[in-house]
Amino acid sequence: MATEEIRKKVQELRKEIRHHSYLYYVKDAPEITDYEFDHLYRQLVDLEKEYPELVTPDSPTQRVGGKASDDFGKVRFRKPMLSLANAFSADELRDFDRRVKEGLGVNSVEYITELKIDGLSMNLIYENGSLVQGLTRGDGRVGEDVTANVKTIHTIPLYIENAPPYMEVRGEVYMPRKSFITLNEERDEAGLMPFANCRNAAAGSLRQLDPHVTASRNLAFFAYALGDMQGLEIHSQEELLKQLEAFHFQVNPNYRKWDSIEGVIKGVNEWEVKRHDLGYDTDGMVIKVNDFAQQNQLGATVKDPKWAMAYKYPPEEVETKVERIIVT
Ligand SMILES: NC(=O)c1c(N)nc(OC2CCCC2)nc1O[C@@H]1CCC[C@@H]1O
Repeated sequence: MATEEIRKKVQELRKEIRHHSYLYYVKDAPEITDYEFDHLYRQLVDLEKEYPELVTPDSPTQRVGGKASDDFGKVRFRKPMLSLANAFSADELRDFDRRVKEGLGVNSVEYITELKIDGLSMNLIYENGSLVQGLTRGDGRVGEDVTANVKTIHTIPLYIENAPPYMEVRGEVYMPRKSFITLNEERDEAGLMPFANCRNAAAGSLRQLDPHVTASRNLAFFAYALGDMQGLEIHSQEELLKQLEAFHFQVNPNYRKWDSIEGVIKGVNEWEVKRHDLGYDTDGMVIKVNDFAQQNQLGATVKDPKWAMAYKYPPEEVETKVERIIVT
């Protein structure tokens, strides 16, 4: 039977392992060597083996613990996951800006832009800080339970300190380009079809029936929204992103506030080129009214918010090696 002292030691080890995992995976700035980390981890594994009654689902040792499932249960969200209306030109963004100002009865609005990550959106349910469910977006109202696979993603915390009693964290699961290239090389060598793009590779990796396969795919997660929540007072998208960072989620750092749509358009044009230097795929920019009171005033249609738009970049010209057959 574990003594109080053993329980305390296990809690301390978990806290330390969470801290160093965060520094390594989310901040890419480890403070200890892999050897020192492995030593901490080994101590926790040994204590949990000796005292199995101490094991909890949110222990760092439980990332790749799930059994293979033969299908994914369906779960209805407390709050729907909206999608985004698309804009394909600067003028369409100006039209959006006009509608927003009209709807609010103002002549200036603060926007925030975020890169549009090209992955698949997820709904993560946290109760008292512990991750209890990881759900795909599905049709926006009912998603699939892929919790065992989500737990293998190191940039998704299994336990969050100082979390509210209930919180739904929403964001994008994506596959870094480096991992995508390596995966396709491995598939090619194994005589398997390659994945067409990072997004398909991420979706295929997340919907694996065996979590051990998902764990080998090096998936990652950018958080960008909250669904239903209790005990959190947040007033703007910028504040929300900072709160998600404080909870140790990976938040894409390339967000920026603008006090006019002309500024937004400048940002959109800059990133059309700069985004190719990133280590992950994007397919546009998301433009949001920053203030939450204004978002609520504008509301949403049955599927899209009236306070946000996705500006889509034209798809890359994929050089297709096609012989030009000249018909004479
Ligand atoms: N893909 C993204 O990077 C992204 C983002 N940065 N921010 C949001 O905000 C949500 C919140 C309310 C409406 C859209 N959504 C995103 O992706 C959505 C998920 C589903 C459809 C879009 O891809």
